[in-house]
Amino acid sequence: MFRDGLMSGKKVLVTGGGSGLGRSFALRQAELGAEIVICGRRQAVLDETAQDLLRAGAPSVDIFSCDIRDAAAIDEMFDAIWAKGPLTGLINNAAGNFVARTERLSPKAMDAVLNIVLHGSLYCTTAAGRRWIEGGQPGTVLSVVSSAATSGRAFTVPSAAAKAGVLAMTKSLAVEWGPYNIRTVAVAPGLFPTEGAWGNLRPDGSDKIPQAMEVPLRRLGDHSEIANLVAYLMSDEAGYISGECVTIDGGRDLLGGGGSGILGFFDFTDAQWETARKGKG
Ligand SMILES: CCCCCCC/C=C/C(=O)SCCNC(=O)CCNC(=O)[C@H](O)C(C)(C)COP(=O)(O)OP(=O)(O)OC[C@H]1O[C@@H](n2cnc3c(N)ncnc32)[C@H](O)[C@@H]1OP(=O)(O)O
Ligand SMILES: NC(=O)C1=CN([C@@H]2O[C@H](COP(=O)(O)OP(=O)(O)OC[C@H]3O[C@@H](n4cnc5c(N)ncnc54)[C@H](OP(=O)(O)O)[C@@H]3O)[C@@H](O)[C@H]2O)C=CC1
Repeated sequence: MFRDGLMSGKKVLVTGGGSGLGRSFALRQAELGAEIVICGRRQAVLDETAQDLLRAGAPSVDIFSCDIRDAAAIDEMFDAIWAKGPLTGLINNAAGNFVARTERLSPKAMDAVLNIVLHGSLYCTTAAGRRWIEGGQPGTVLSVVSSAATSGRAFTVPSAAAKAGVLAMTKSLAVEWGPYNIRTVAVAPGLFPTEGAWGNLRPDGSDKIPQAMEVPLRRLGDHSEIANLVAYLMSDEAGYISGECVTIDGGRDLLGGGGSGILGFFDFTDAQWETARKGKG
């Protein structure tokens, strides 16, 4: 689909790049010649993915065990990255999310999601932007949001609120940092199977409608489809796109804000919510 070496000369940090969609984004850009940096909390996951990235063709791979809720840890990571050479791109991919009745969320539960998605993305984005501006270098920030950022989403309210904030950040910085040749873009995925999303958002008993039936194209997304979109947006071929969010969901959002996926929760019993909370769903 792309010319060989499309991403040669690029160096991209993917937060949460050790697993799930982030791993697929990193692998595709490695195949296209980018140097890759990934971070996450689980060292073993990062180690394993680093080997896959080298096998895929990345000229270099660096891994950082870093919790993006910790601004000081992020700054340390960015200093260490820059010591070897500046990034050209950042992908804000790491996220946390779970289904719960909003009125029952504790402050800690709200913060668990907001601190990863909203604060973590803002910390990483400013850590990169500050360094690009000081160094007079261009850069690209791509944030992974969801249709909840514009449509909202019942039973995952902290995530919807955080993603809306990240989308607002994307649009705001496209203007503020445009003169520095820094592009900010976003993608809004529909249903792409991953351990994290399926484990946290699809407890037993919640699927009233088979997942693929929630999508006008009648199938789930394939990781290669979104990885190619992300590679394009991170490449110079997308050099005039900024402040835009591309939805990639087989038309699902147009059915009504992803509403079908949450129908099962209206009838959830206390016992089912408890099972979901304990991660047994
Ligand atoms: C399949 C449909 C797709 C639709 C797409 C929708 C768009 C968004 C998608 C995604 O973001 S998918 C990615 C999902 N992946 C993850 O969530 C992986 C990372 N997640 C985590 O690390 C945890 O799940 C976490 C809870 C977000 C954070 O973990 P941490 O270890 O920091 O927190 P805990 O100490 O476990 O809990 C903190 C706090 O939160 C309460 N809590 C946790 N889970 C639940 C729950 N299911 N229901 C209610 N409350 C929950 C927990 O009890 C703690 O609060 P207190 O009890 O201490 O007050
Ligand atoms: N899959 C889907 O269908 C959809 C996904 N999305 C979005 O796509 C992105 C990827 O989702 P997906 O791959 O499914 O999610 P996963 O849960 O599978 O992966 C999340 C990744 O983020 C990392 N992560 C989580 N918390 C932190 C943290 N505090 N610090 C550093 N890294 C962290 C995890 O690693 P570790 O646990 O080791 O820290 C993991 O590698 C997210 O932004 C999500 O909101 C949006 C809509 C739909």
